[in-house]
Amino acid sequence: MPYDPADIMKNNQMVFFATSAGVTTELAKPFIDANFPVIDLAGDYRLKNRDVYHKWYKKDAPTQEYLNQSHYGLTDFTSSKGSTYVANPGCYATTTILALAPLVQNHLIDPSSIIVDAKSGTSGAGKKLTELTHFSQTNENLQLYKVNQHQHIPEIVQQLKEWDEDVPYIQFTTTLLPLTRGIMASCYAKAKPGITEEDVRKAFVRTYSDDTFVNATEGVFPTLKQVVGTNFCDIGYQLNPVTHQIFIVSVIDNLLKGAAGQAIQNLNQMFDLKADAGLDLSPVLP
Ligand SMILES: NC(=O)C1=CN([C@@H]2O[C@H](COP(=O)(O)OP(=O)(O)OC[C@H]3O[C@@H](n4cnc5c(N)ncnc54)[C@H](OP(=O)(O)O)[C@@H]3O)[C@@H](O)[C@H]2O)C=CC1
Ligand SMILES: CC(=O)N[C@@H](CCC(=O)OP(=O)(O)O)C(=O)O
Repeated sequence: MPYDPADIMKNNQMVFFATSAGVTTELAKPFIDANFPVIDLAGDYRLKNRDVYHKWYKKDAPTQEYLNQSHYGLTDFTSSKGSTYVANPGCYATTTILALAPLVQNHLIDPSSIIVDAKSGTSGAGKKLTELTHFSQTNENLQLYKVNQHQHIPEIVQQLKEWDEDVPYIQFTTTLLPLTRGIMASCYAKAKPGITEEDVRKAFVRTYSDDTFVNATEGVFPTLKQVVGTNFCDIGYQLNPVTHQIFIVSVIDNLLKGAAGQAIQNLNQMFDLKADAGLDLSPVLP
């Protein structure tokens, strides 16, 4: 069947795009022009600054007029109700932002001290075979990639700056795990002088106690398997009284909370459905 946006809009209530980066910069236009509900899993409409998109994605961004109409659908902090074009957050960005949000929002850390060591399974790289994801290269191996060049760095900084303008940048590295699914982000940040364990605990409890999909626990560090196959983000955190560093680790399934699951959350918000409709999933353990 030929691709026809008018026909798609006539016969459906909304559209998901899960296309490679750069595709919706063009393909989304008729839907945006018609104010038709779209949830876009790609990065094209996540960054509000066109130059920043060009720098990190090496592609031309959508025009500012179109970018201004997109809503960054970070479901734990915003609602897509009333939006028509939703830019679904990136997988590493979701994992990292959820780990750091309580600390940044409550100004508990030195904003220039953030270091993130994130790791992903190979399904994050999509279905095309590459040298990096070739079985004999990935199996029983650990490989750093896109060091200081990952396209989710500006997405994370853009969101953290919304909460604290003083966050200048982050140190962010990505490692490929010899696994199919899952992201673990190990995050480190220096606590501001005088910040106590109680301050950190209160911030996480306040932020996530009513959240359907985020579980944050002090001193208990999650494993990947406990979230793979689900839409949950599990977080463990601890203030080290010796170094005064706060360590936060967060885990998600990159294809669910990091992509399709969060997209369904955005759909549920858009259409006023139950928060966990279609997302009642359990991990397979052990
Ligand atoms: N995998 C992950 O963990 C995450 C992925 N995302 C984003 O979600 C999207 C999908 O990811 P993923 O499934 O891994 O990517 P894949 O590379 O596996 O799939 C991309 C799909 O887009 C299709 N496509 C590419 N160009 C066009 C075009 N011009 N017109 C129509 N279809 C097109 C491809 O079709 P064909 O089969 O014909 O090549 C393919 O089916 C991407 O934007 C990705 O960045 C976001 C968060 C996490
Ligand atoms: C293992 C692997 O390659 N993961 C991908 C994940 C990002 C992604 O899927 O793309 P978006 O930018 O649209 O979120 C990467 O690091 O680029």
